[in-house]
Amino acid sequence: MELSIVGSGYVGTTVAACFADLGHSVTNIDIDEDIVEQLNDGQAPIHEPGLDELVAEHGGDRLTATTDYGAVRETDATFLALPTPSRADGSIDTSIIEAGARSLGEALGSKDDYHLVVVKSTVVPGTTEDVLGSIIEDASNESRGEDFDVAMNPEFLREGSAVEDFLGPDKVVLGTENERANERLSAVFEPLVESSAPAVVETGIREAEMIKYANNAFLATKVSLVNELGNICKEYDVDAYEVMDAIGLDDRIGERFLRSGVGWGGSCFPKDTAALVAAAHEKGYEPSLVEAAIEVNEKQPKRLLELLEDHVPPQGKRIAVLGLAFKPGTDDVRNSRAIPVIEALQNRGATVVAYDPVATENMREHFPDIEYVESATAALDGADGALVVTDWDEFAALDDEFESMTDPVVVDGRRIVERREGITYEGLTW
Ligand SMILES: NC(=O)c1ccc[n+]([C@@H]2O[C@H](COP(=O)([O-])OP(=O)(O)OC[C@H]3O[C@@H](n4cnc5c(N)ncnc54)[C@H](O)[C@@H]3O)[C@@H](O)[C@H]2O)c1
Ligand SMILES: O=c1ccn([C@@H]2O[C@H](COP(=O)(O)OP(=O)(O)O[C@H]3O[C@H](CO)[C@@H](O)[C@H](O)[C@H]3O)[C@@H](O)[C@H]2O)c(=O)[nH]1
Repeated sequence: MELSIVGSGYVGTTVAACFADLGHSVTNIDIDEDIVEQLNDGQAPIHEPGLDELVAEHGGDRLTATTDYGAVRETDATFLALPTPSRADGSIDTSIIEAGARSLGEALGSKDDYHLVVVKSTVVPGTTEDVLGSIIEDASNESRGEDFDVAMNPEFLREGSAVEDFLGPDKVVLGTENERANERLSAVFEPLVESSAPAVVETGIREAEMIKYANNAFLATKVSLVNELGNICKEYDVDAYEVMDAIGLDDRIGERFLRSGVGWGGSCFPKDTAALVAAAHEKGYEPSLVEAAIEVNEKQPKRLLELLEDHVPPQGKRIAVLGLAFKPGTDDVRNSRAIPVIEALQNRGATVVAYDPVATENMREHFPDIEYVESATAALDGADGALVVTDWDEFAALDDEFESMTDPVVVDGRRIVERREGITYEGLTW
């Protein structure tokens, strides 16, 4: 099929490259000319394992990019993969996706054939039909349900494993309002369903919107519960990882997302839990449990700092921060736990020396004035303490490097460094 994807960030690029790999012809539309140029040259604009290969193979061929929304007229369906960030009060800011829907509507006004518009972005129930559907109707002068349909297809990929997750999902959720939309959306997913046999959930649009928030709120709350239990474990000198490995054997709990530590970050859990809380408040409901999950998450970086302070008061000290990305495998630093950790170190008068294998440039935008080094070895050299914030595999291999620290105090927020002779080691929850 001929597909257009609006937005070429973490989701849009991955989805476009994977759909091209599954045999569709895909056009990415983005307002950023550099991104468009990179894609047409066969280069991925973001760091994601396996993505470079797919974009190199299909870029400029089955996968093309443009800044021109007019390209949607040559396609059968358009996916909107635009940001839906938080407003200052945590509620969802739909201004970017509304602008995209307006441009899309204007372009669709001069398309004769039926078109399907699929919202891929995470949006609160009602947004796809009441907000975006109405904007497209107004801008195109066409009728929803006749000339075009809207649908909602939430995305569950994780950064750091986006390609693998997209091509091998547990489930595909197709939220549609009528049979025609369902047929076209199903046709888009047919090659993926054939190749990886995921569960296919056919549901309403509002349900599809809510499934995404419920999924993320469940996982974020699961990790916060594990962090709370981990904090209690630490107080009683109990190894939280042994406890979690055991409870994970209960099928009803499951073994994944039981890693306690410095908490969840990224572009999704923080903003989506905040948006769900705000959406609940708007209807007069008090979402106590999700609010508590957020509160626990905010405490974890503070606990990391407290453990450091027990051994090294950071004032005037050189402190290494190992890991800046919000998780391994990505260069994304949005809501990374490294941000509150570095802020807290600066507030306490420490000199921060930071290292990450791929996220340094992105973190430089938040903290232009701290020292960035090219290796964990260089960060540890002469440091009075080290805080481990991201569980990059390479940190597990660190050994003699700790000997070059002035004071080898290591506070591990991710259980990636091994406890060993010669260093003062503190695990956050073990
Ligand atoms: N990042 C994830 O892991 C993930 C996973 C599932 C769902 N989501 C959801 O997907 C959506 C997109 O997230 P993302 O992380 O890919 O965003 P992103 O910020 O990485 O990318 C967005 C892209 O949209 C482009 N853009 C902005 N305004 C535009 C416009 N008017 N027209 C065309 N292009 C425009 C930007 O230049 C950018 O390249 C969000 O709703 C997010 O919640 C994200
Ligand atoms: O046991 C765990 C698992 C995760 N995390 C942290 O949780 C955050 C989120 O991790 P992960 O979920 O792997 O990455 P994301 O790319 O943010 O993916 C989440 O958010 C996406 C955007 O909505 C969804 O598509 C995914 O399904 C959902 O997992 C990271 O800071 C992790 O370090 C933990 O602390 N402990």
